[in-house]
Amino acid sequence: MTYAKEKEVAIAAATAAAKLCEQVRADIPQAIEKKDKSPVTVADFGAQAIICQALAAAFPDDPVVGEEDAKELRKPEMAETLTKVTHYVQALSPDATPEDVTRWIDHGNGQVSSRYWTLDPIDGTKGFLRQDQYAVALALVENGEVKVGVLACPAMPLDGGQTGALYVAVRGEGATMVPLSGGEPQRLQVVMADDVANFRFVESVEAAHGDQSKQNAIAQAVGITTESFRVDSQAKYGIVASGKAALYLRLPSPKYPDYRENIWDHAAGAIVVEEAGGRVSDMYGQPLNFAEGSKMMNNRGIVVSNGTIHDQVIAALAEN
Ligand SMILES: Nc1ncnc2c1ncn2[C@@H]1O[C@H](COP(=O)(O)O)[C@@H](O)[C@H]1OP(=O)(O)O
Ligand SMILES: [Mg+2]
Repeated sequence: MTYAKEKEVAIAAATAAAKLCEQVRADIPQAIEKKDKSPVTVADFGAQAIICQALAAAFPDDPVVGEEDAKELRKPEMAETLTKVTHYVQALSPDATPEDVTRWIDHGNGQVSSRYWTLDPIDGTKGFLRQDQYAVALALVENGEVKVGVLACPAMPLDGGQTGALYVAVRGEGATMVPLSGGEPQRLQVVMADDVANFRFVESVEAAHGDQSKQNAIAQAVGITTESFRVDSQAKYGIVASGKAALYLRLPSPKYPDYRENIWDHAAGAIVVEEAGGRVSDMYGQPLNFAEGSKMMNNRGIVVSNGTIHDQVIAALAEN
């Protein structure tokens, strides 16, 4: 299985969604508060609509497990927001109606099964609103294993001065980065153990999404003495896959000890790092479980590394 069509459709859909997000961002979006108090914008809805439309057309039998749903958007008081979402979707799909948009968004409310897609239309909405890093993250999972992952990071600075990266991985075929503006795919390779200058670590900007003091202690314990890069979203996986950091730590926040990670926050990033030669596990060294449901109930914390230091990190975590 080469997943050629899956890869092509995922790249096109994520690229289109990233374009929509950048358009919304240029217009300075307002945050809308979700029931769980986390922010969402018209771009989150628009990107999920565009991607689900493409997936439904190409793979009508595949469920999509996405972050957003259209329940709130269908309420009469949200009519203005739905009009705005439709306006941005129409820039890419001119015949789209508000009914199409809500139907496409809800196509993303599928269930985990033996083959499914998982989508975070905007991972790092807080970064998106801050004009900082964010990612459009899409992955195909079969029998619990991520097979294809596409991560669009429109704000990622590239060597040479351009901005915007598309990270792509297919299981067994390696990972590449293509500038979002187009160009030749470049093969990704995690940092080598002797590349001291790039032996840094990345963590969330949002202190509440992790345990920054423990993350720093563990990084130091494995010999990373420089301060962390703080970056929003799965862009952190792209940075590790590109060899610009050796470690991404996401340890449970003491404030939210019962938090469980969502599959769409890790599936695309994880395959990109693994196919670039790195390793991904939870804080106990267990593989991430993409087979049970949208929340990874049996995993705690996330450790992403270049591979060479992975066992050392897990050992340091067991001791601390
Ligand atoms: N307590 C928490 N611990 C870890 N991740 C969290 C927590 N609360 C929210 N998140 C998730 O962190 C992600 C952003 O990650 P980052 O900090 O790396 O940019 C969001 O998808 C968000 O999920 P949600 O969108 O469901 O609130
Ligand atoms: Mg997210």
